[in-house]
Amino acid sequence: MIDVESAKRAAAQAAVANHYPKDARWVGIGSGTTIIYVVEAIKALGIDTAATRYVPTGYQSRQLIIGSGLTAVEFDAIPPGVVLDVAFDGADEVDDDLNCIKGGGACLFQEKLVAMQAKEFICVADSRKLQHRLLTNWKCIPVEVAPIAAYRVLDKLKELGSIEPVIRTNLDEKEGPRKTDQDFFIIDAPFPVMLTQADLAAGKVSGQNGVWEVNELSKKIKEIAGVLDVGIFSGLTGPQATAAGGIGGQRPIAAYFGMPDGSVSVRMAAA
Ligand SMILES: O=C[C@H](O)[C@H](O)[C@H](O)COP(=O)(O)O
Repeated sequence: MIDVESAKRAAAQAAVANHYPKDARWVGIGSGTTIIYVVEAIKALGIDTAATRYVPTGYQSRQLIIGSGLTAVEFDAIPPGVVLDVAFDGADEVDDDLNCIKGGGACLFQEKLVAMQAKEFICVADSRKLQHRLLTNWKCIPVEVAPIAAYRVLDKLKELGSIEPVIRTNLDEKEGPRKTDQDFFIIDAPFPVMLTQADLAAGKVSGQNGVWEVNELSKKIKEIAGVLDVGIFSGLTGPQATAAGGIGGQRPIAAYFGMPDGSVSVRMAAA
């Protein structure tokens, strides 16, 4: 048995070994505790990164890049037409279809921008995040909202079937709502366990009794005025988006999970 941090490190090493192009020029670096091991693994490759630009997904991510001696370039400084070679990020939960929940650390909007600007989005996590359906172990969907609209969004989420959504507060509640990198609030919206494509194929219907299929619920939440973005990463993968004439997708092409026995479990998206 290995501890969770060692499991994250093993997953990060495998993900970087399999997906980091040695000649990468633009690389997305996500947020959280697992991404630290991804940057560590990139450094351990020992390759020349002088010409490589690393695009952060927020303050913590930027500090991680800079602190590792790599060059950070903010998302809005990416020259027009540039597509990231690859983007790595953590996740709070990943389902059988490689849909993810993200935002447990209050980052999701910039993470989605970066993932969707990349040819390939790779997820790195530990075994707790590996589930058949979203909201199995991780109970809430994080939603980033404009502060002025927060109470209205709470009501609308309840109408969709969320059970007691709450505005996330700082650890010391006296400090009030947790602010994102955009100075927005995060609402944590609990929903019942979500449906997969296999569930739909088996005849289950999205939306009944507040039980939703991932893409459908993501769309419904995004439609609420005041929502900047939702912590469901679903839909197309990068290659699928490129084939459709776009740039990148929200859904990873692969997710790596460090397991308690020291092995790494890999889930790959269907082509
Ligand atoms: O808001 C945070 C991000 O979405 C993280 O990538 C996610 O919460 C996973 O973080 P960790 O690697 O710390 O589990």
